[in-house]
Amino acid sequence: NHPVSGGKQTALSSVSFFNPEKLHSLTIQPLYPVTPSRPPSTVSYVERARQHRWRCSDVTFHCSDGALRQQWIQTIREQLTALTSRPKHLLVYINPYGGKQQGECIYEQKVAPLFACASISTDVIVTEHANHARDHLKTEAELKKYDGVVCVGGDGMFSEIVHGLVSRTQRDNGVDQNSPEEKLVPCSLRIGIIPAGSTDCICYATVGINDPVTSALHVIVGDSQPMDVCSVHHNNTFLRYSISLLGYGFYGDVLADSERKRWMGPARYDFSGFKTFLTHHHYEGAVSFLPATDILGTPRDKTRCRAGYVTLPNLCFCSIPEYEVGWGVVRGKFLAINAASMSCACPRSPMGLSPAAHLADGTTDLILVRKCSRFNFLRHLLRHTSKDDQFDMTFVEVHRVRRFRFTPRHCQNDSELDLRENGKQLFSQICRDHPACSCSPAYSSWNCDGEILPHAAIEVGVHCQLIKLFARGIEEQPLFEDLANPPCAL
Ligand SMILES: Nc1ncnc2c1ncn2[C@@H]1O[C@H](COP(=O)(O)OP(=O)(O)OP(=O)(O)O)[C@@H](O)[C@H]1O
Repeated sequence: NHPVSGGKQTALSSVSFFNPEKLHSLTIQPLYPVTPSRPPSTVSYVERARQHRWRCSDVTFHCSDGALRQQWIQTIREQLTALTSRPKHLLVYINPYGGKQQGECIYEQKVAPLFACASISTDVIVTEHANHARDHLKTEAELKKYDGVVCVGGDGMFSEIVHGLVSRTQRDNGVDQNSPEEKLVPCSLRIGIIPAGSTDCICYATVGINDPVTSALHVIVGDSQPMDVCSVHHNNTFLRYSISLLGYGFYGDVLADSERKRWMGPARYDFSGFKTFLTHHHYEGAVSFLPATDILGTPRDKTRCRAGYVTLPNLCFCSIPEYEVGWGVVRGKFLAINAASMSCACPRSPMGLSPAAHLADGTTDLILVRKCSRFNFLRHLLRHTSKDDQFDMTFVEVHRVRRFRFTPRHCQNDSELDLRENGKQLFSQICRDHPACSCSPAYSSWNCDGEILPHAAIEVGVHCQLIKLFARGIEEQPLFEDLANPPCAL
C-alpha cells in the first residue's frame, strides 16, 4: 500500500471512510492506470470547511495487488449501496430568474457534476413562469418515481415546492385543506434547496450557509431535517402555507410597499423599510393564541436550534385537543405582529427575529410589538442585528404557540374587503405622499414568507414536521474546526 497524491499521507489499512462524524463517502471512480500494474483509485468524500461549508475532496489510492484493490472497491461499493437514506432519483426544478438569474448556471456547473459523481439520476425542469413548479407537482409529476424534489432558487421557489408537495399529499390522501382543524398528512418526499435566490433564508436556518455545493452534498448524503409548516386560513378557506415568517403591520407594510417598487431591484427593501419606519403606522385588533405549555424551552432561551435537536412527535399540535389548554387573548394597538416558525436568521440579522425558535417542535413564536415611540421601535429593530435579548422591552411580548388568530378591530367580511382595498389604496396614497403622516389606516397586510395575503383576519395552525428537507440543521462549530483533525489521517 502506498501513500497518495494531494499531499495526504494515507494508507488503505487505516482509512476511516465511514465515520459519519468526519466523512461521507460518495462514490468510487477508478482512474486510468498510471502503470498497468498499479492502477490508482479515487474515493470522493465530504470534508467540512469553515462556516458550515462542505466541500467534496478526493483521495487517490495506489495498490500493487490487483485483487486486493478490487476487494476494497467492492466493499466500499457495498457499504454505499446499503445506505438507503441516500437518494437515487431526483426531480429538479430550476428557477432561471431567481436572485441574480444564475440558477441554471449554478446547477450545471456546481451541482449536476456532484449528482453524477454520486450516481444520482435526475429529471430537470427549468420553470417557464411563476407557479410552474407548484402546479406541476400538484397535478402532473409522477412522484412515485423519485426519492426527493430539489429546487434551485430562493425562498419563493422553495415555497412553491412546499405548496405543490403538501397540496398533492393532502389530495392523494383525501384531506380537505380548507378546514383549519384538519390534521394534515406529512409529505413522504424530502425537499432539497440549492440556493440561488436573493435571501435564501431557509438555507441559512437549515444548513447555516447559502452555498450550492454544501446544499448539494447534504442531498447526496441523504440528510433529513423535519420542519413545521403553518397553515393560514380565513373563514374556513385555505389561504397559504408559511414556513418562516408571518408578519402583520411593519413587515406587511414593507412588503406591500416594496412590491410597488420592483423597478428599484433589491434596494426596494431598504427604501420601503425606511419609509415604513417613518410612517410608523399601528393597527388595532385582538390576537388570540393557544400557548404551547407542554414543551421544554421558551423563545427567550439562550440555546439555539442546532443539528441533532430532537422533538418528541407526541408533543405536536395535532395530538392536543384545543379544549384541554386555555387560549390567551391580547388586545391593543400593534406596530407589528410576527410569527416566526424558525429563527429567520440571515446575513442582515445573524440571530434572526426569534433566535431560539425551533425548526420542528410544532410551535411558532408569536411576537407582539405594541404601539410605542419611533425611537423605541428603532431600538427594537436594531436588536435584530445584535446578540442582546430581542424581547427584553416593555412594549414587546413573545409567546410560543401552537395556533393563533388575529381579528382586526373593524373586522371585515368578504364583501367589505373590496371596499376596504379600494379605500385603503386611496388612503395609503395620501399617506404615501406624506411619509410623516401620523394617522394609521385600519388594516395592514400579512406578509406570508414574502407573499401578501388578501385578508387581515386570519387563523394559523402549526403542523408539526409536515415536511422534510435534505439538511441536518446547523452544526455546532467545533472549537478548532476540523483543521486540527484532518480527515483520513493515519
Ligand atoms: N420561470 C419563472 N418566471 C418568473 N417567475 C418565476 C419563474 N419560476 C419561478 N418564479 C417565481 O419567482 C419568484 C422568486 O423566485 P426565487 O424565490 O427563486 O428568487 P428570489 O425571490 O430572488 O429569492 P428569495 O425568495 O430568496 O428572496 C418565486 O416566487 C417563483 O414563484
